[in-house]
Amino acid sequence: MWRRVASLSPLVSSSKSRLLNQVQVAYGFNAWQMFSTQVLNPAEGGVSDSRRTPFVTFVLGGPGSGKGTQCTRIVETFGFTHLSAGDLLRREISSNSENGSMILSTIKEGKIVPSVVTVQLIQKAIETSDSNRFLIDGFPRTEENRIAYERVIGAEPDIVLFFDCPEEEMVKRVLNRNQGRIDDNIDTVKERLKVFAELNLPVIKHYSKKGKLYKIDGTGSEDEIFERVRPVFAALRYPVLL
Ligand SMILES: Nc1ncnc2c1ncn2[C@@H]1O[C@H](COP(=O)(O)OP(=O)(O)OP(=O)(O)O)[C@@H](O)[C@H]1O
Ligand SMILES: O=c1ccn([C@@H]2O[C@H](COP(=O)(O)O)[C@@H](O)[C@H]2O)c(=O)[nH]1
Ligand SMILES: [Mg+2]
Repeated sequence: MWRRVASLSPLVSSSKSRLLNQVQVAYGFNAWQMFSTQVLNPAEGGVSDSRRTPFVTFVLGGPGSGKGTQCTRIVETFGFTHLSAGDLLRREISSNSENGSMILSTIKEGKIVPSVVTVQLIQKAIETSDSNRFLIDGFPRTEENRIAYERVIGAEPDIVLFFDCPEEEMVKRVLNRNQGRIDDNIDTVKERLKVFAELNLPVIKHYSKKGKLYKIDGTGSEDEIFERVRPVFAALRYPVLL
């Protein structure tokens, strides 16, 4: 965990790194909590207040429910950074990484890639970004994903969006998507719907119980759906980048 903290900010000098390492070991602070302490003093070259704990939104919904489409709109209007877990995994396939072939076959089958792989990709994307507000699209897919993320990142998401869409509509959208995705075929979509119902709905229920869930009607035009999303973000208070 410490090595990841060190990679969070190149501004942290090696002596500070050692100090932070000792704090981490002594008190078991997680990466983001560290930024909320006075250990990193902006006046001394540490990170500024604006880079404290990032504001994280999980964006969930079945295949073709419109997660990616609405994330693009949220980015345009509210300046979030969009991290699609599926895109991060597809990038691993294209870059011929060591996990590439395992990820490819998992996606082809509509199954879920092991948490250790996905959480690491998300963590790296957060840590190497200058942003402090993220939309994490299509993750966590399972309770195991959720627990792994919360343990590694050391924080829960601030809010969770759930695009609720009838299966029939989702299938129609996926089969019309035409972006050359290997999982956009009827057999894989059926499996993805099954996996969504069995493994992803429990995650959605979990955040609903915690009062973090915003359930959005995912039917209608893209504009109509965005008008349901807009008030969620318009009412939020989140850190503003300097
Ligand atoms: N409201 C809408 N009405 C009709 N088509 C839509 C709507 N929103 C998105 N689409 C289209 O449906 C397809 C799926 O949308 P999108 O990629 O945003 O879904 P997704 O939830 O990210 O799916 P996946 O989980 O498979 O990545 C795309 O081709 C998109 O252009
Ligand atoms: O956290 C994740 C996210 C995605 N996957 C796999 O990728 C495909 C496609 O994901 P999209 O979000 O629809 O782009 C998904 O069906 C899974 O096979 C994953 O394993 N874990
Ligand atoms: Mg998507």
